[in-house]
Amino acid sequence: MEEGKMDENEWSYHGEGNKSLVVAHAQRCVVLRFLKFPPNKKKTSEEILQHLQNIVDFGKNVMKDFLGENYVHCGEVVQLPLEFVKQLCLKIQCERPESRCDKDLDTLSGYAMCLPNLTRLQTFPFAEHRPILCVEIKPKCGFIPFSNGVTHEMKHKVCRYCMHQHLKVATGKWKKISKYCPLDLYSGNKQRMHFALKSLLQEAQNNLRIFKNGELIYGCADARSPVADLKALAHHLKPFFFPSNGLASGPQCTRAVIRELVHVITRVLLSTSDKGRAGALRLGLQGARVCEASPFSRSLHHQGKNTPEHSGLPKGCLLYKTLQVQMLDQLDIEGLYPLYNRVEQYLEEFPEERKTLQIDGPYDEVFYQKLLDLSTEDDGTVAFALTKVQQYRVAMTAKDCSIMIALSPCLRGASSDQRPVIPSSRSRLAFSVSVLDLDLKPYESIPHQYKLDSKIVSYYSKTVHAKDDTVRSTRFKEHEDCTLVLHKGCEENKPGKKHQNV
Ligand SMILES: O=P(O)(O)O[C@@H]1[C@@H](OP(=O)(O)O)[C@H](OP(=O)(O)O)[C@H](O)[C@H](OP(=O)(O)O)[C@H]1OP(=O)(O)O
Ligand SMILES: Nc1ncnc2c1ncn2[C@@H]1O[C@H](COP(=O)(O)OP(=O)(O)OP(=O)(O)O)[C@@H](O)[C@H]1O
Repeated sequence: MEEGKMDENEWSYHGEGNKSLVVAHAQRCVVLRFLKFPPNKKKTSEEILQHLQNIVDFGKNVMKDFLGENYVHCGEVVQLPLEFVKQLCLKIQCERPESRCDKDLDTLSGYAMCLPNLTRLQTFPFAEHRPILCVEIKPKCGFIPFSNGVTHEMKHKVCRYCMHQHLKVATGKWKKISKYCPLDLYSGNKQRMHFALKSLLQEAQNNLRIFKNGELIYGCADARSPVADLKALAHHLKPFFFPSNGLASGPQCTRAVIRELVHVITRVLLSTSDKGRAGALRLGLQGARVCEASPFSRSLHHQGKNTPEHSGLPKGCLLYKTLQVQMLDQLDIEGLYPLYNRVEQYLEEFPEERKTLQIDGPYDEVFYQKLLDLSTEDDGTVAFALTKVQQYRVAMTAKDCSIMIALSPCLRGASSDQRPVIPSSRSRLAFSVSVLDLDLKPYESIPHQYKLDSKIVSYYSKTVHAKDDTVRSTRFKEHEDCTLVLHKGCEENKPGKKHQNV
């Protein structure tokens, strides 16, 4: 990137989360990712540079080993002209969703990350001219805690995502409870995975977004105005998937095209494009494999059928590797919190040790090697507590990352241009799979995690489980078959305007 010749008109707003904002280049296949902060919490340029360098190092030294070389794109830190950043910030401000404007883009340091644009196929640095479809999924935590440290029995039966849904709806973050359950997606069972993906399509929240040629066409840019018109989506999908029932329009065509998308995404998620290697971790799946709140298993249970076997994920696929990293959280926040307090106490006594303990980096080879110690025998030392705290932070990062799947039709007769290919009804599709948002969760967020966990479980236990009959009728009618129900448009998805305290 020629940083001296930066023109804000060549960049456009692409998206943002809670901590960073992304702009995409119009021609080149790159994005700039800027950090965001609350207005009263400005950081120095040095702090921002260090923060960004830590993100890159963590990707290179930890996540590439855990998730696989091909899936992780670390990017690089770039220094930009301050005038360019200022003008860019002014230019994009009107496109930012109101719900994200509680934080400001960092315009003072001039530092940002430059990454490949993952909504395009990996043809970095130049954009493709073929149509490109990209599906972004934030799958969240795919296992039920197995630790003895868990005090709430409910946590052994219902997954955090499904419990959290009720708190999110009660506080007005989302309007409707989703039928998506991460355990279905991570099951490796095609039927369960199809149900999970269809549920995401019905209620995308911040867990699903679809881009065509780099533009958002489905899902939430803003929680208050989700774009969720399946008919319009099916129209966009036709160049990629020709309905196998031969119908070119109408609700059956829409259903067929959406089904095709779900099947292709499932196949891509189960593919082992990273040379089939299992990654550095070997954690056996423990705990319940089915979440009792998942409408899929509830429906089968009601029909007197068993939940289909947990087929298991192929070891080289990204979902498997992500789940392995998530399971570095072996103790659950309840088992971890006393260990965090042990580290805290030590730091109160010896604050100068913070650096040696690598709490804020560097995230280097030494940091990585310590993560591989999976022993759970507590010898009462600070070293043991620290290892578990660092593993927990890494696990939380994997529980909040997103997977990007880019698909593009192969040209007729052309050989597959070294990329993996998946057959579809219309043509073969070249695809790439990547992970994004691999910023290590801060040490300071642990007390918040502890409080939030307790809030989620209490709310679920008090208001939902106690009134289980009401749950069934609001979340999922038992007689309802587990098939995709197309809804009218985006209106019914609009969440409440303000989050309320519960
Ligand atoms: O705690 P959760 O599960 O609600 O996850 C938060 C996410 O909410 P979600 O549940 O996906 O709607 C939340 O997503 P939104 O900002 O709500 O889109 C963030 O990703 C947050 O991470 P961070 O604090 O910005 O590093 C996430 O916080 P972490 O817990 O991962 O730190
Ligand atoms: N390399 C990339 N290529 C294309 N799009 C990207 C890339 N990185 C991020 N994005 C888009 O920008 C959005 C916000 O990025 P990201 O998830 O990193 O933000 P965040 O603030 O760190 O998230 P969170 O809310 O989870 O803390 C993503 O959801 C994705 O749509």
